[in-house]
Amino acid sequence: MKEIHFEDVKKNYGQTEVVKGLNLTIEKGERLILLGPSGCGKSTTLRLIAGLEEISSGKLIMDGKVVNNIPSGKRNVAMVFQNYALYPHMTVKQNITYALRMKKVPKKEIELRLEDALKMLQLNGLEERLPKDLSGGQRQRVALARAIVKQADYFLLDEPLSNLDAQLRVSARKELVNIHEKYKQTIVYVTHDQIEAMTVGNRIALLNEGVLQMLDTPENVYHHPSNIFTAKFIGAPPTNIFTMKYQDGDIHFGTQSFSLSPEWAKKVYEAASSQLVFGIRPEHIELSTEPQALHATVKSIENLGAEYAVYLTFNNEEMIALSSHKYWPLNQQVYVRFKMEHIHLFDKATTNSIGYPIAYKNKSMSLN
Ligand SMILES: Nc1ncnc2c1ncn2[C@@H]1O[C@H](COP(=O)(O)OP(=O)(O)OP(=O)(O)O)[C@@H](O)[C@H]1O
Repeated sequence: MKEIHFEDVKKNYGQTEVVKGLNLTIEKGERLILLGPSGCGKSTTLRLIAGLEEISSGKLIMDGKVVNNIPSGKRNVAMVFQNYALYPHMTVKQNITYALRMKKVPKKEIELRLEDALKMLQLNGLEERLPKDLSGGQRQRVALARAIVKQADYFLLDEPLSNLDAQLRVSARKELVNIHEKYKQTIVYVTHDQIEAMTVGNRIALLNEGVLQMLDTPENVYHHPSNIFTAKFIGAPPTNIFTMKYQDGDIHFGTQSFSLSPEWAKKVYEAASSQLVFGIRPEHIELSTEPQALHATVKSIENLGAEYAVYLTFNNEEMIALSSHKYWPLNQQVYVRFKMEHIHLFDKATTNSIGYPIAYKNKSMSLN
């Protein structure tokens, strides 16, 4: 159980800076998710921790020691990659215990760790099989077991479940969390899958173009996005973002407007020197045929299984709302109500949130 601390860490490949001054503390024993779009620098950040890439500037501190120049083999990390390579000529048992045998761990200790890992990952009975005789999911679990038996302080996972089908992913996620509850290593887990991030992470570090956008619990990242990027990246369908104007307690979208609650009006008044942007999640929009202050035109409807995504135009911008039914008249006007406690307002220039006057506050979320 050890802490990892990035202090203004930068990583360049030639002229390109892919990690841009990262300041991040990964607490001991937590499951920290590195999340973000393709190419944002997640894997590079993980590889810096593993010691597989050199840091260009800044400090990486692990367990209180600067490790910039410490080789990978001396960092006590275990890694699982997306393309985990099992040794094809070794059995499951040999694959799992290989590193321990190389390290001359006593035989009895190896047996104990093996037994534990086999049980935890439900690999009992497969010990003597070769990788070619396993399913993709079983191979993935062997790769996890191989990392687990090392009992390293840091467990680094790079898209470890991306080769699994949807069902196996769900059970593998649960297994992983269970394993962690037992061993409590510090886990750093790279994914671009937000469901995985939400279900596995104690906290999420959201990156974009090498810059940390938000670091917080899955709940706060979802409900209280720190900026427009976070609001749009997290959640599917994504948060609706609209241009707006604020005047005398009212929010105007073109010719349409609605009144703010006194708390919001005060907050917005304080921020009104800047231009603001309005954000609302699809599930926080109520559609109705009963007249309301705001209206939109239905463009199309998509069946998502449990509910329907209704695509609309609102003040010449696209809006997506979620609805329990599909009986909305195409190309016609419907009325719209925003659930006030769920609206987000952002400063247009900085793209940062202007805060959450109504919803709950959390100490790790500062009001920008
Ligand atoms: N060895 C390298 N040499 C040059 N550029 C690299 C190297 N490794 C990564 N990059 C670049 O650095 C950027 C970040 O890559 P990285 O693999 O960290 O992104 P990622 O967020 O993990 O993406 P993905 O989800 O697609 O794996 C990308 O633009 C990538 O092309």
